Amino acid sequence: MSDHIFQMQDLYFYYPDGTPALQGVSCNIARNKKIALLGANGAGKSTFLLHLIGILQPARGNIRFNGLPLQYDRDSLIRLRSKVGYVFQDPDSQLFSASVWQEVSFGPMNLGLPKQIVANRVADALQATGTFHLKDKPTHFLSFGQKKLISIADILAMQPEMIIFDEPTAFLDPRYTRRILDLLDNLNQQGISIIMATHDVDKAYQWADTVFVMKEGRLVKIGSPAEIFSDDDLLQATSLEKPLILSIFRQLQQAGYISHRLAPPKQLDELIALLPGRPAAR
Ligand SMILES: Nc1ncnc2c1ncn2[C@@H]1O[C@H](COP(=O)(O)OP(=O)(O)OP(=O)(O)O)[C@@H](O)[C@H]1O
Repeated sequence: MSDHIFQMQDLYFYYPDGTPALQGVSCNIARNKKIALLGANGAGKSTFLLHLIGILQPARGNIRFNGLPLQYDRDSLIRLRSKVGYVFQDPDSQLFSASVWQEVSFGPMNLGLPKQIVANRVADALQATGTFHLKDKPTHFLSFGQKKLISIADILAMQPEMIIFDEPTAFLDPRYTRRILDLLDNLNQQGISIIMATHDVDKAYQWADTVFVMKEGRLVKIGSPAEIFSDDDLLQATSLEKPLILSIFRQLQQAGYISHRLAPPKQLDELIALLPGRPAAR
């Protein structure tokens, strides 16, 4: 099997009104990564992600999934979408069945799996998302956060290799945000590759192991969070803020409270642990 789940070469895409939304995007997506896709509004993030599940087809360039060129006939797309799930920003655009159990059963049932296997998959997906107790609820009675979890359970029941998230924590309170990010970590530890489009640089810095940055339809840089967020020229050119922890860390370094030799922390408690009782030598 290819080391890369996706390989993309020189993708161009134009919307029907002529908007050039992808302009020569090339990249590989390695297996089992946690990727944050950043970029200002209109940079092309959703357009890029929709190419991964074949909802959009490039005008030029090619996409390989597990080493093979993407095919756009119905059967190939069904196979692709059973392996690559897409969690939309608004769960209401994804959930349509009457009850939670029916909703999560829909995908595996459509794969033609035996009833008992479907039931096992649904139960596992609901357990994994901590939503088993909601199984008999009508989906329209759920809260936004619960709907989000069910839309992830929907995808998990398909046993995907990769999950794509468009702004997974948008409109969630801090408790649900933590819950979703912990869930994404768990899924990644089980071998599922994850890519999320986000505007939240703090979450991207803390959560991702790889960051993709887009600007005006181009993928302008791929790197570790430390590489991306220490590139001030890139941040300015792409209208991205520096993560708060990193800004405070740099200011404390400049003020002489933290040695310039120390690596930047990811979390607040790591930052606090770096602080000496008195200013460190510069
Ligand atoms: N259906 C469409 N028809 C015409 N132009 C579109 C359409 N959808 C998106 N675009 C344009 O394509 C470009 C890329 O849009 P896209 O939604 O991919 O950006 P994005 O980075 O996901 O933005 P956001 O962060 O605001 O969601 C933008 O200029 C946008 O106006």
